[in-house]
Amino acid sequence: MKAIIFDLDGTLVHSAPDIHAAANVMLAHAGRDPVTLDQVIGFIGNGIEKLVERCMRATGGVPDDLTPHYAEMNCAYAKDLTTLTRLFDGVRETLDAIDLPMALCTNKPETPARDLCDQLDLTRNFTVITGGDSTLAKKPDPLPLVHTAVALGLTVEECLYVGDSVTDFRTARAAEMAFAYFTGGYQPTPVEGLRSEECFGSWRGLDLSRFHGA
Ligand SMILES: O=C(O)COP(=O)(O)O
Ligand SMILES: [Mg+2]
Repeated sequence: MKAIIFDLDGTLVHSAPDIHAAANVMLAHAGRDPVTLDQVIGFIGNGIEKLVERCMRATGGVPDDLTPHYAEMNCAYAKDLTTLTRLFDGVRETLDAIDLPMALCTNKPETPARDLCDQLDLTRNFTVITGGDSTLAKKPDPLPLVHTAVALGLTVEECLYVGDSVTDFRTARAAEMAFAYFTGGYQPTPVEGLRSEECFGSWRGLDLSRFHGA
């Protein structure tokens, strides 16, 4: 293994409370009722546009033009990226102990992903940051993950992907990259096809090298 690539939301950071707050600002502007934190947790993982669409569907229906609601969401979220967002327990120590190049591959747009990393002192850990709008496709398309490996100067076989969702699992499989699955993230339903040796439930004292070739 020559590098480790991480998902962001639900994997390294518990970011749902700030996403929830921004979603409810967006919904209030649209004259909709608020959604709960648990609902929002179920809406995260396929990019901000999907999250806005899912919020609308849950509160009365999806309007024909979602563009103003995307803008409202992006604007509200940009103001409070890390007010309530925290690293999961043990993430800081685990990242700081890794002596390999590391990268991010998230479906969050690149600008808020970079700003969040700056604010939580994560940027220094990553050589490459790939967001949901950095390439022509989002996860579960393998393109952003393959792009991240190439940007590191590596092949997919040389990297491990660490994520928390069925989307991340499908992305890793489609890219033919080794995968480690954090069970403490935002995936609400079991992931079919995942092997038990690919799973971990805590970041404390974690040795990620055991997942490459697991
Ligand atoms: O859906 C998003 O915006 C981001 O989710 P991810 O960091 O888990 O890819
Ligand atoms: Mg995630």
